[in-house]
Amino acid sequence: MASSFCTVLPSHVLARKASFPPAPSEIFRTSLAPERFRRHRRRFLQFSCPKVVRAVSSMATREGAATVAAEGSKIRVAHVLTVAGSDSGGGAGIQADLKACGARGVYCSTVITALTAQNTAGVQGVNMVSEEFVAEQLKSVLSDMHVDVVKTGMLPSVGIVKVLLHSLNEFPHLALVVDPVMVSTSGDVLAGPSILEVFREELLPRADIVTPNLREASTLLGGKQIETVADMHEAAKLLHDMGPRNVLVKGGDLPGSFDAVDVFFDGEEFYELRSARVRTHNTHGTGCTLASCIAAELAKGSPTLSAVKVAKRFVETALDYSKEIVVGDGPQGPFDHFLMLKREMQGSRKHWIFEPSRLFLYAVTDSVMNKNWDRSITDAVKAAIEGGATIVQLREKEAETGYFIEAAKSCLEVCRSHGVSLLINDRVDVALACDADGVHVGQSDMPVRVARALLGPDKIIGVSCKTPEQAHRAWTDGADYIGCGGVYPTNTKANNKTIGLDGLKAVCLASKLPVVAIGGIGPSNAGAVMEIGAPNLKGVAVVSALFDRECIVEEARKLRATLDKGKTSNS
Ligand SMILES: Nc1ncnc2c1ncn2[C@@H]1O[C@H](COP(=O)(O)OP(=O)(O)O)[C@@H](O)[C@H]1O
Ligand SMILES: Cc1ncc(COP(=O)(O)O)c(N)n1
Ligand SMILES: [Mg+2]
Repeated sequence: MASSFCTVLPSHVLARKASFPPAPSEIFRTSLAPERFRRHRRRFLQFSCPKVVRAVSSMATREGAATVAAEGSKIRVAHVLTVAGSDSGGGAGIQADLKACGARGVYCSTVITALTAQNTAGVQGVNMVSEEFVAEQLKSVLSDMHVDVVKTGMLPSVGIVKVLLHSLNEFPHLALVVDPVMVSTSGDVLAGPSILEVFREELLPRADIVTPNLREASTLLGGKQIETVADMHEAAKLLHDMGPRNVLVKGGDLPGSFDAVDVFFDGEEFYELRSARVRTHNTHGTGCTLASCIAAELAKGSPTLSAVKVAKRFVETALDYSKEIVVGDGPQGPFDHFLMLKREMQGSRKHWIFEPSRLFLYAVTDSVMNKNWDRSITDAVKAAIEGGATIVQLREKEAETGYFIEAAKSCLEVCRSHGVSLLINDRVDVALACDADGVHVGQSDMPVRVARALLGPDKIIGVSCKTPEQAHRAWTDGADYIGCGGVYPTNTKANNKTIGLDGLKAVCLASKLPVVAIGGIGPSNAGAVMEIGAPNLKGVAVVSALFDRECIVEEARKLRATLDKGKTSNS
């Protein structure tokens, strides 16, 4: 059966591919712009299991993974092939490339050109792989797998470069990122001067981008001095004259520079890409990682300058997260490509699967009430939890953003220490900024689908619904629970239609999601609400009955007692 894969590729790759039309049964590559492609991907994915759709589409949107199959449930991922040396210390070379591609959501295959015995002190030994075996690895990968971009690192001999060039000639559609690795940060030689000629004459002209550091740029240019940003511009121009489509001269080692500045030249314009210089010794492998990230972004379909910008930001962030880690005793340590992801997971692991029983006593704060009673948000939240609240939502309609983020962070500390989830009303940006457990959105706020794409699969998303139709939509859009009301009249929401217990029951019956009732609920009527007899009604949400009272702890305890009583009499 013919498979019709769909891949977004950079236009220059498409141009090459055009001269080699694929057989009908082969991969079909499309030049859809990423935005349009995303829409198509959604349509493909609609036919699969909703949970998979949710995980894949939100991961893809976050990481920009831009490949998907049109047929059945097959998904083809963006793919980088790295042709580089192994670093036994795991900081640079093949190991860095695998981690960088993994962190950017892209598949990575490997052709190993040399084994190095290496650690944080330097390179103790190099064992070159034979040309024949490099050729065999290239053949295995390229004859079978759908590679989008080739990225090169350590190419230790002229023979190995020639073998690679031969393969690239056979697959002219492949994009090529050349990191001209010659000397390690520790000062050890990884490829001698003999390779310079074939680099200049044959490899660089074939490259879509070449990414030398200062020393490598200088060596390629016959020993040109590069000591200032102006020198970097000049070097980028001279290297571009050798034939690559784009040049990035990296300034990680620029003397006396406060910023980490790289110079990008596309043959027409120069761009100075600056980031803060992270104060750390853990910079081993930055060059390999940068080039692999560029390759990964190109494989997803990014234009080259965007790919470089994303890659640089990735390196800067990874360095920042890893600045304190200690892996070895030598002067130059590696960094951790996944630390930022691990931290994210740590924050949300508690809620990996949303537990509906958390909706039992749901406290929703109100900025006006807190002001009237002269309380801070944090104090109000502390009191609600002390009284028995099982989940908290910050509904701060008037708060200024900076203040709101700080307040949310402080509430989050309180909530985490008590194992209580904290959601933010409406403000997905604030939820992201403080790493809250999720958001609650209204029908006219950010759509659940968009919020899910931004927040990822692990965060909790609740949505207010008044009707069975809205409840159904909440389920298909990927929400975790429904807030249903107003059940009784309330002053907290102007012009809010009251749906009564019947309306609540109708929504509960239609909903595949757990429901929390809201609107005018307090100790006097919470029992009646929970008695409507809907198994997916998991609790009540309260605003005034807690926060517009003198003693929040006492009111929360009363409510909790009513709810607990109802629970025991029902069980
Ligand atoms: N201390 C640092 N803080 C932030 N970025 C850095 C730091 N050191 C290097 N970089 C960045 O890492 C990337 C790799 O640069 P560089 O270290 O010069 O390459 P190489 O590892 O090939 O020597 C560049 O984008 C550079 O700006
Ligand atoms: C196998 C291998 N490839 C590349 C590098 C360069 O990395 P760095 O410049 O960060 O030392 C390295 N040290 N080892
Ligand atoms: Mg370096």
